[in-house]
Amino acid sequence: MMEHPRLILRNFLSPDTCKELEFIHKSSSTVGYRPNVLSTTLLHLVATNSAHLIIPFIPIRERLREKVEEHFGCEYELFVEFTGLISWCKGASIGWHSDDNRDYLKQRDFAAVCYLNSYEVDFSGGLFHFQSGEPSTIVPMAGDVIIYTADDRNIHSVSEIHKGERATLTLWFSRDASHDEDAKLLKI
Ligand SMILES: O=C(O)CCC(=O)C(=O)O
Ligand SMILES: [Fe+2]
Repeated sequence: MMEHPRLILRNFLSPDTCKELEFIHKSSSTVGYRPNVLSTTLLHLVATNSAHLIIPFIPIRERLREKVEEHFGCEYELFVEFTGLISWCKGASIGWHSDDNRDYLKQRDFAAVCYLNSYEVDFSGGLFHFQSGEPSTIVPMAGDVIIYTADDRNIHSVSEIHKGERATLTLWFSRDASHDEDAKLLKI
């Protein structure tokens, strides 16, 4: 556990919540940061006059923050750095990486990836793998969440999507108050 600090929570989101978030994504997504990837960020929703659509995210962000702080023993220390719905279409994949592997991502301390739909039901391919430690493979299932440190103790990859669209709610948390997403949302 200390070597590869991570936490898997089953059924963290209800089926209705997953559907609601997928619906928001379908209505508001924009071309994402990688080929075959679409995203809907909270910043984008607020900046495009859809601020009412951020309401369902608020309690989920707080529940996740509490889980991360409790599990990793950093109560009241974390800020949400990024919140977004992300979907991957046929052809998308990502090789081995840690989530803080760029200079502009160094503030990221923890990642939480909530699966909104399910492997072999809504898409094929798209398995999540940790390079070392257990569990080594995560089969995405709607409602489940994986939480892990953003550093090189949790190098991971996602195999190519072959069919359908794979949807997640992805958050990163930071100890650095200057990267607080809430402050950015209030400035728009
Ligand atoms: O969607 C996933 O399962 C993980 C995606 C990922 O590794 C990332 O966005 O950095
Ligand atoms: Fe990642």
